[in-house]
Amino acid sequence: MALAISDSLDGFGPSLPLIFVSAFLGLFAIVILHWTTSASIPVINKYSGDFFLKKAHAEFLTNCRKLISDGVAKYNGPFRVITTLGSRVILPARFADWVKNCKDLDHVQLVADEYFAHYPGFDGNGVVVDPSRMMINVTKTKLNQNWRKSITMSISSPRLTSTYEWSSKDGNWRPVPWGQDVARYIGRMSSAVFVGAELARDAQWQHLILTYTINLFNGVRALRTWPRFTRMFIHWFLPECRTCRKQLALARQLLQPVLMKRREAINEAINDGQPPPMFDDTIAYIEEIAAGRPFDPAATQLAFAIAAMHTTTELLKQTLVDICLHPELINPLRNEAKDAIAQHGWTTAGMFQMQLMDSVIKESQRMKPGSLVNLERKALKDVTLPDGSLLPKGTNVAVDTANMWNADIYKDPAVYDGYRFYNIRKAGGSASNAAQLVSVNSDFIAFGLGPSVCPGRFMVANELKAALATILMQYDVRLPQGKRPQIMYYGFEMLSDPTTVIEVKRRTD
Ligand code: HEM
Repeated sequence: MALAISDSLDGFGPSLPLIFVSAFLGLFAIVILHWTTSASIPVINKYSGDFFLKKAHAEFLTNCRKLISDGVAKYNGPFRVITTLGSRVILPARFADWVKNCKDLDHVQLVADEYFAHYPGFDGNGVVVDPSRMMINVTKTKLNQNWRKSITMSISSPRLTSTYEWSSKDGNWRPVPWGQDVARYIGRMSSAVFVGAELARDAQWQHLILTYTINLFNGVRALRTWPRFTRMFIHWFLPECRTCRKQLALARQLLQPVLMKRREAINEAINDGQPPPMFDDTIAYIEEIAAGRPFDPAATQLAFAIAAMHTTTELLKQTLVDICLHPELINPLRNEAKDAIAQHGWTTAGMFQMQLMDSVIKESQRMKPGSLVNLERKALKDVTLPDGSLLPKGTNVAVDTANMWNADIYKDPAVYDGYRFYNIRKAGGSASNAAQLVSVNSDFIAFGLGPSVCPGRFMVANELKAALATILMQYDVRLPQGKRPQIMYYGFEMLSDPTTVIEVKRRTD
């Protein structure tokens, strides 16, 4: 296990000279950013007189979809967007396959450098980029093989999900704050798979894993405003970075008793000559995959939180909203789920049989992927793009996701069609496999592409089908009269409406 990170500097507050030095260096950073973004690749959100990038940032945060479509139309090649996390070169969607195969564009290096994976408190990112790839291997192998037991447990034990909070046996519709509730739903369901039932029920653990990603991004943003050479000491003082360190310490504190209890149970069984108890969650899986190599269980759990919580929450949130917006889907989905469970139970075969559900989730993801750009990569050396333009070493790039709304690829792309991928699958032929939720290709890059493609997507498919099947079999669902949740844009992010309320009524059949 890695050494505990010292938080001993956390008591120091910033002094007056430090504030002056900070202000000067901050200004210096802005000027440098302004210079560096003036390099040969054109910038789409550069405005005369905008020395402090105020307008550039405001446009990025509030108007990014248009910035990207303007950039693609204007340059038909790479262009830069100034973001609140530095500048990013956007590549047109047609380069997706090329990026996938380019060994000099690297995802891990981008996460390591740009998301400060090696800074104390940012250890969750450190685990994702660790060359041992232990967490990635656990996701690829153990999680995808053993999802069933853990998810079944979370479904059959209603205290782990939030559905018990919805239960109203009086036969009336009641409003549920879905925009907020869904994070707790996924938090509990995923935690059952990650850390087991005991911690999954712990309110402090839930709060920790649902807030760490936000705090980590706040930390990254705060640190980015400082020049590179100051970051290695300034991070000790920034409140946002301190919060991340405190959360890592809390994760260790909460995990420790669980680890001790397991160790004792194993030792007891061995002493009694009994087979040691087996645990079906990532705490146990990572130990098995590590096979004696050192690892940090708390940081590993934070890595799962970063990769899994916000992403899965967003997809489930939007899919149920889309189902409510298209109520004609509800009965077919419910019947499909009932048949699948009746025939196969909560098994891989049962989940596979939910092909309309698969299609509906994929359609929701097509229309609202998590991000306007994907395939974030760093150039490990100077790279020449297929159109001849040069990406200098160290450039951070991302690919426009616009193929997912491209009329040449998807008929009537602005129309939600829950049967879109179902029909392609049923038609058979070469397109059939690509129509599955877990399939990725250059026309559908919401889970990435190439060596860093999301290894958690198989778990996502099963988890979301299990969650939606449970909800639809237990409840009637609808949106309140006249309400239509709106997709929100925040920088590159596409977010499902956090204020969404749905109405639910307990079914009696
Ligand atoms: C809807 C939910 C999810 C979405 C949309 C999503 C999306 C992504 C994307 C876009 C990437 C980067 C791929 C690339 O750049 O080529 C990624 C990587 C990753 N995801 Fe997911 N993800 C989701 C859920 C999960 C879950 C549940 C887990 C784990 C249990 C997970 C684990 C990972 C890991 C470990 C990586 C890094 C892979 C590598 O660097 O090799 N993800 N994900």
